[in-house]
Amino acid sequence: MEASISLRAAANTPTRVVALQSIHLKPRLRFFKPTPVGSSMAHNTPLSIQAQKSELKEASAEITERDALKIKEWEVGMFQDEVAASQGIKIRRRPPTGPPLHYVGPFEFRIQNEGNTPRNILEEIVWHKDLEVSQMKEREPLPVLKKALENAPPVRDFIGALKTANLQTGLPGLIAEVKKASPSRGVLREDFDPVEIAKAYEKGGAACLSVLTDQKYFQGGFENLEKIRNSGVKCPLLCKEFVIDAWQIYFARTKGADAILLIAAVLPDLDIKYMTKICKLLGLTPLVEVHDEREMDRVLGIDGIELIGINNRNLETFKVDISNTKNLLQGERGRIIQERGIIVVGESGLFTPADIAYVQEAGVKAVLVGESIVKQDDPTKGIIGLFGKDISC
Ligand SMILES: O=C(O)c1ccccc1NCC(=O)[C@H](O)[C@H](O)COP(=O)(O)O
Repeated sequence: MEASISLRAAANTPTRVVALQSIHLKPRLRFFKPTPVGSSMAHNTPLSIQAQKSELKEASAEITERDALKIKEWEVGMFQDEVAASQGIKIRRRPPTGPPLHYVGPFEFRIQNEGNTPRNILEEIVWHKDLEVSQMKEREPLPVLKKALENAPPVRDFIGALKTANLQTGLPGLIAEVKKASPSRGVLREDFDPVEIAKAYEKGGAACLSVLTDQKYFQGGFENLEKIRNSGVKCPLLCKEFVIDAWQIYFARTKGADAILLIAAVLPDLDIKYMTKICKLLGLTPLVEVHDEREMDRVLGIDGIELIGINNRNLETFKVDISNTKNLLQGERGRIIQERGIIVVGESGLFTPADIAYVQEAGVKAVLVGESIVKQDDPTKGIIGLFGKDISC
């Protein structure tokens, strides 16, 4: 039995508690064993009272210990968020168990507030990913993955493929995205055969492919990555994931990825540094994605970054604006990028030859394109339409 009530909080609501709160009440009955009719309890004998007392004591010890753990986890989650917030990261990590439960009489309740409710789609994806990854890790712990790496297919040179395409065509190297659906656009292609699409992209001159592996929000999957890798397609593969745990990098490599996405809006600097090292250890290329000046400056502050993606889609609001690529490559940032030989990828919202020319003019050597080509009946022709010419050599 679960009851739900709403109440209006005091005007000076503390942080993490919103004005309108929803409180879930659950009777705490599971701590009490039902007393059989006609048992000693029914007669209230001293023995039964004693037994009942000790049962209560046990139950309250259990509550205290369990609550202490939850409060601790909650605090650790808040601490992580504070570190992230100090770097301008607005996406918070999922509180491990949500806020602690409160007990009132025989009820327990959890206050639903902005602390335990995702604020936008990216945060929702990341919170869901947290649960998903912890379940996947239980099924395949890191030592098992490390063993599986021995049978992983060899890594291909992701950046090399982009540079070669750029030199051969004089146009940005294409990372063509194998994507069935997205939160902003819904289903993009009903008849979705990942291998068929990958082959059509390769035929059309794509240098690399990006494969969505998230199931819940993009209807993708690691099986798509694996199938494409085993199909004979030679383009290096980017695992398009929401990485929050280094375990996912190992997992992606076992499924045949050559590169993996790291999103600066989600990962604090230390995580990016650490994950970049893991990628290099495994031979994978990290594509570090930024959305704004602050994220770009953070990433440029990290040694050894070779591939940066500028996403023109704000992942919190879905707004797409390709001038974002130009803005982030202007002035000192553009100069540093050129000096270090960093390859920049223009991502999202590219539909026409004019869009490609615009981001190329801004300084990108590669583009990541999904919607405009995946929606075409023939994705090979979609690539010709996107570039205004045949880019297959
Ligand atoms: O596309 C979304 O709705 C989305 C929502 C939340 C996080 C990420 C999202 N998209 C990932 C991408 O950025 C694109 O798949 C990729 O850049 C290609 O974009 P497009 O060419 O516009 O399909």
